[in-house]
Amino acid sequence: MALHGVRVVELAGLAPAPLCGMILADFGASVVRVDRTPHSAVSTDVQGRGKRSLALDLKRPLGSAALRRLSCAADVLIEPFRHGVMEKLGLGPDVLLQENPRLIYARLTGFGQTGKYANSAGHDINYLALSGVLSKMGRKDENPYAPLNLLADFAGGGVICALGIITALYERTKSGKGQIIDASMVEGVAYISSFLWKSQNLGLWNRPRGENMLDSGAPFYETYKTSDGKFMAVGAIEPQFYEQLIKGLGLDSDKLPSQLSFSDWPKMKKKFASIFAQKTQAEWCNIFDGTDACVTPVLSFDDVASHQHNKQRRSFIRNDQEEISPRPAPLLSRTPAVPSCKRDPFIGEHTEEVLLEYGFTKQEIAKLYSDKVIEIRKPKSNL
Ligand SMILES: C[C@H](CCC[C@@H](C)[C@H]1CC[C@H]2[C@@H]3[C@H](O)C[C@@H]4C[C@H](O)CC[C@]4(C)[C@H]3C[C@H](O)[C@]12C)C(=O)SCCNC(=O)CCNC(=O)[C@H](O)C(C)(C)COP(=O)(O)OP(=O)(O)OC[C@H]1O[C@@H](n2cnc3c(N)ncnc32)[C@H](O)[C@@H]1OP(=O)(O)O
Repeated sequence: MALHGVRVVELAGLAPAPLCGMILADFGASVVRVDRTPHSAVSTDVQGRGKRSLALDLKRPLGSAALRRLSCAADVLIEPFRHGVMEKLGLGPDVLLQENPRLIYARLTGFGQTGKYANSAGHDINYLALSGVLSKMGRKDENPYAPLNLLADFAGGGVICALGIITALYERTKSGKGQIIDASMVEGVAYISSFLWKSQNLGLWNRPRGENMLDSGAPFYETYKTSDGKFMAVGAIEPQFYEQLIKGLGLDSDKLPSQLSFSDWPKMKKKFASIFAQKTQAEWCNIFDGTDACVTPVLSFDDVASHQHNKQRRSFIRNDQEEISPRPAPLLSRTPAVPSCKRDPFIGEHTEEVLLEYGFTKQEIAKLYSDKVIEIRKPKSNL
């Protein structure tokens, strides 16, 4: 796999950093998640695929010293705390990079390492709000609406941080040097919204929220309910595709207003909605599948893996516990990701194994254990 041989130490966090670590693990990196001790019964990391867990108390001097040793032998450290936490633990980048100048020290936060909000708590919705992107989302005459916690936490956070890490790893092959990555989710989500900024002069966003082409204003970029309570998604933007939509709906474009007549959009939406409500989702799929009308079913999590297209591409995978999840993307032709089929690690399951691998002696491990700096948890105790 592409990242085989890359050693990552990920300090356990809530949602974005775990995705970043999972991406690296899926593509072959050896990822050790450092969990807190004393731990809660269940990890809050639901994206632990392919990782190993080491339970270590960083607030104890021996614990932070152990992390320093791990960092010395690691390529990447991912830390998910607000600014200042690592410095308080004596584990700031100045310390760790001095000990290991090749280390890539990735700091994944909401607000970044500097600025007025650097020390403040926050979550996806706050970062999305501060990036400006949230102001663009939502239906007409309604409050801004955050699309789950996908944009800041994951797209602008976990994925952008992974991009930073891969870029820094590549650069290190030339310079031999590590560096610090200041991955702010506010900036990450702003960056991925560059299209919104760069397309402003096209007139795409001139109208109030919820009345533009791509923000639920247009009848041809919308979801519609079907007679069986499911939904179809319509994205027929280009005129030639719009024409196929109109045909599939059984309408005659000569008798309709032009596609871009904004004032007619509310009326056209109602018309489309009443037509979509007359057939089931499967019936609409029969009509639109194989056309260029840009009409697809809105699949539920229950249906998605068994949809013919997704099955053909094996887009979803099943682990040893029969849990279904998305296959890592993108597909690399020679060195694709090979996600682990095993269950996620229990907290402290690999403490001993990891410490041995990173050069700790059995005696040192025994001392850390008796001093309650580490926890060792055998899988059978969790079954
Ligand atoms: C919208 C999302 C959030 C979704 C989260 C949900 C997925 C989860 C939220 C609640 C979870 C459930 C809940 O926990 C109950 C169950 C528990 C069970 O175990 C599992 C099932 C649960 C149902 C569980 C299920 C799910 O996990 C939940 C539903 C987001 O937006 S996430 C993005 C958040 N933002 C960031 O990540 C940006 C950077 N980070 C921060 O700004 C802060 O970390 C944050 C998030 C504001 C939290 O602040 P906090 O004060 O708590 O932490 P920090 O200031 O960062 O300091 C960390 C302290 O911890 C110490 N520490 C860390 N590691 C260790 C260690 N190994 N040993 C010892 N100590 C450690 C560290 O020193 C800091 O200590 P101090 O405070 O003293 O400095």
